[in-house]
Amino acid sequence: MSESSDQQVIEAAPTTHAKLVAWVREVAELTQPDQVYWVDGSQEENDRLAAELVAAGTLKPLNQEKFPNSFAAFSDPKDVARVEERTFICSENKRDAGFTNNWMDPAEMKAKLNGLFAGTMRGRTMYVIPFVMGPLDAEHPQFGVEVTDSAYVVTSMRIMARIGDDVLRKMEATEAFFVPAVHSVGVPIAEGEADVAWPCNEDKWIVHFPEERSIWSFGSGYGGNALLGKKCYALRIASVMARDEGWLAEHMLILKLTNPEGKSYNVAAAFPSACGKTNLALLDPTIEGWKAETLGDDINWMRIGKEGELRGVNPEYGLFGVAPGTGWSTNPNAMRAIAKGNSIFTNVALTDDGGVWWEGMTDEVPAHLTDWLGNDWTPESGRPAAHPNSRFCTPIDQIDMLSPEYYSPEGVEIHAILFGGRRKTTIPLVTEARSWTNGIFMGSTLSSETTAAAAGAVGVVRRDPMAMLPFIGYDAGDYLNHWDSIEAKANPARLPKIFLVNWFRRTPEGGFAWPGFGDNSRVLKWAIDRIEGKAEARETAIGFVPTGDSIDLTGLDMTPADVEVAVKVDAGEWATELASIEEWYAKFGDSLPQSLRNEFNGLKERLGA
Ligand SMILES: Nc1nc2c(ncn2[C@@H]2O[C@H](COP(=O)(O)OP(=O)(O)OP(=O)(O)O)[C@@H](O)[C@H]2O)c(=O)[nH]1
Ligand SMILES: O=C([O-])CC(=O)C(=O)O
Ligand SMILES: [Mn+2]
Repeated sequence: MSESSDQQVIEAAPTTHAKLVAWVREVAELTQPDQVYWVDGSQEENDRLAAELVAAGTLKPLNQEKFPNSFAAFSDPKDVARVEERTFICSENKRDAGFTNNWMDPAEMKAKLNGLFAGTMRGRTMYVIPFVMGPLDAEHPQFGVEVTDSAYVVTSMRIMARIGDDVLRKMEATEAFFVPAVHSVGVPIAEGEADVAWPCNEDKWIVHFPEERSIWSFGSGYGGNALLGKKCYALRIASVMARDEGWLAEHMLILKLTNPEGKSYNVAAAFPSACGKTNLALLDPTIEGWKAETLGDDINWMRIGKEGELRGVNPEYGLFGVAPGTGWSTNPNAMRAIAKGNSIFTNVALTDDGGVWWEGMTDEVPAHLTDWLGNDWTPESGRPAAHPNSRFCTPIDQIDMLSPEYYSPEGVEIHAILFGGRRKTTIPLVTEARSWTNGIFMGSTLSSETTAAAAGAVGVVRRDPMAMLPFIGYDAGDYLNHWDSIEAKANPARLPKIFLVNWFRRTPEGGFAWPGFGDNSRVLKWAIDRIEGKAEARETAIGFVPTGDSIDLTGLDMTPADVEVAVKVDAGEWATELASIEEWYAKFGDSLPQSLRNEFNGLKERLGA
């Protein structure tokens, strides 16, 4: 950027926040955009950016009657998911990144990034997005500023986080700390050259400096790689803040349930990506008299409240949900939210009348579609019409069942924590932990078959502690120790009960052992009844599982014997599981908390292994 346009940056900066202005200038000097634009977050601005994106071919307007103010985007086929192999935690000491993260020396990485980002925004606009994760009226609002050369990122960030002028005003009032987050698609445009609809670079770098609390993202325009308030800030960086300050930043939904007696319970649940968080967060209970309300579908920041209770806040403002499998029969609440419009769909298929479609959206499959790659598609095509990780991005306040407490800066008390994964075998439908530390053991050994939410092979069993494997911003053993230490900081009478769940177990015949979706309310009912001391359970080596008749099956074509199949603790399967857990724990080396090693030994003993 020339000196005169450098001057422009300062003059155009609509804020007195000196550190922010200085940082924006520094990034502009490095990345050399044609212009710097400060995002105000208004509807008018959003409409203008959307029109520009339509003209550029990045967004396709949808049928306005069916999907008002909504658009479809199609990414480069090589830019469809988070890239975990290209994600780095650059702590000062390698040890502090732990074995679950890629690490590079911070100085070396900065040199690398300086090379990558030099001139990377040439020919583009650099957008400055002030944002806050969580309510702006929180006691300590958690600010961030993302600079990006992607207008698609701006329009998506506007749905996913609270952004714009109000945030900037509050931030500058106290010269507040903010997490600086730099994003570039990594494709400068030379003079006279045309842009492509979805610019991205084959070389991708998603980098975090935990001590500095800063984020640099290069080469991708997709979801968790580019919307830096989400996984990069609210999980990786926030988990480090949480460790230092005594709270928890977790990959969890939050759901409020009210029983027929009018008593409410808030349930937080950690499932790996594409394993059912958004679906459970929008649960439609199939049991009489129970009411469900949504608080969050992906991220939960939990602090210890004044009475020693755990309180959860959803720091996000929208849903970035997996489209395939979200349908009128499985998740009508999501479908109703989407139908209100104001959404961006990425990598879904298009219907001939300008609507969207994906596998599982409707029972009837359309006779003709344009698939996510732009090709003609018919049911005979023999390939999915929508990408398996295609997403809908929708404002959270369009959810009819959103709890008013979503807006509360103090959050809600969490009464139960679920850890869950996608396992065909071994893991029962639901198991209640014997104690807090036993629950941490369950979380620490959580496992799931991999999905399309991350690049790489699908269907491979991997351990995913607390569903945070790709998101823990520090040493994984320290992270488990931090979880374990919460017990001593909290009021023991108010600690949530912990449960391990698995909606994905198969019967010996190969079908799902449990119907899932709305019927998961029956499992939650059992869990809440356990908290109230009302439900029966059988003690097993791994914890307490429901007796066949303790799950409410009213109106369901299932018998207590079927429940027994779903909750079976099979000695042979557990022998294999123990060996696999032992292998997993060995990776932690010295940083595995002794309390968890004791839990493992106890389990081994109870299993008679
Ligand atoms: N069989 C079965 N499938 C489910 C259930 N809940 C969700 N799914 C499927 O799991 C997939 C992912 O569900 P989501 O709720 O979007 O997953 P998520 O955890 O929010 O995913 P991320 O947004 O990637 O973090 C979809 O294809 C769902 O149809 C269930 O109870 N049973
Ligand atoms: O981060 C993303 O791209 C989408 C998401 O919610 C996840 O993968 O958990
Ligand atoms: Mn999700």
